[in-house]
Amino acid sequence: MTYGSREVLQGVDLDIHRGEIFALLGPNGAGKTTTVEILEGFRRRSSGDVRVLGTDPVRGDDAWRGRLGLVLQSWRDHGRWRVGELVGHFAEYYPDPRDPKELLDVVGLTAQTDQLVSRLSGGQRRRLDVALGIVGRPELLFLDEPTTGFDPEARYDFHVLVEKLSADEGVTVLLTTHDLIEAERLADRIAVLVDGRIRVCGTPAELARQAAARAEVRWTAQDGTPRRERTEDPSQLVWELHRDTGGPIADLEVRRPTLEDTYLHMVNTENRRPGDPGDREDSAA
Ligand SMILES: Nc1ncnc2c1ncn2[C@@H]1O[C@H](COP(=O)(O)OP(=O)(O)OP(=O)(O)O)[C@@H](O)[C@H]1O
Repeated sequence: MTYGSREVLQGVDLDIHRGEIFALLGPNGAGKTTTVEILEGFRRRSSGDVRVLGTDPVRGDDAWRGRLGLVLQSWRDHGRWRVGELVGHFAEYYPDPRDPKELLDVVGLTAQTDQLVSRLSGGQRRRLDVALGIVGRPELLFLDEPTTGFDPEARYDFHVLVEKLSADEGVTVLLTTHDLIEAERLADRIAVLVDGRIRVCGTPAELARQAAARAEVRWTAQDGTPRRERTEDPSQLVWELHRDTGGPIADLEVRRPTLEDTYLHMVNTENRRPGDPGDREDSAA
């Protein structure tokens, strides 16, 4: 994809399997929204091949569009509608919609059914976006930063809902998010896009292995000093500590690399230029 002479996507190559929850991560400006908009048929790619549910999005007709669900980042302006009316109205566009009343219950907006959309809180609007995205029973659901503005309980409810859509209805989900805990919790596979290129793609565990992020072992030494060490083989270190102390290791904690560690490692490696802080450690190694 090029904007003018600027290439913002450079050979993005991925397959997303049916029924899979797939997360696309990457820093601001990496090209996530551009990628998703090409897949949704909102943006015409400069070159390359794309198939979404077997169809080139550029040629997608209404029937194809009806099989997609979109929960977009920017919220549409329907402020003068009442919540229940709006969901009922959207339901009419689809051949086999969900029951609007049940749907409002699922997203936790039953109490707001008769409220004007303009009076909803930010998190409630986002819930409404989600309801509008799934009212048509989509086969493929695009979630663009879906939980921005959700309180922890709403976020938890939303995760349960997405897992249920995937497990019970076989819905394929493409999620873009900056929330790494969300990605780790929901995604079967994750791709990290940096500067328009897929830097890595795999299960969260595969990503951790590829990034060679190391586990951190913490303990309190026999003289009472808190200690921490990063290692690729924590069991070996723990074994040695146990052998050396001849008994239990005080305050032992082994912290596996999280997706956040992995992600930051990838993004920083990709973005680092000669002379940046942090380079010294690498070149000395
Ligand atoms: N219509 C446009 N015209 C020119 N450049 C654009 C246009 N839309 C996006 N870009 C540029 O393309 C690059 C990718 O943008 P994109 O919105 O896809 O990133 P993103 O990964 O979704 O970012 P964010 O996490 O901030 O939402 C950015 O450098 C952006 O400035």
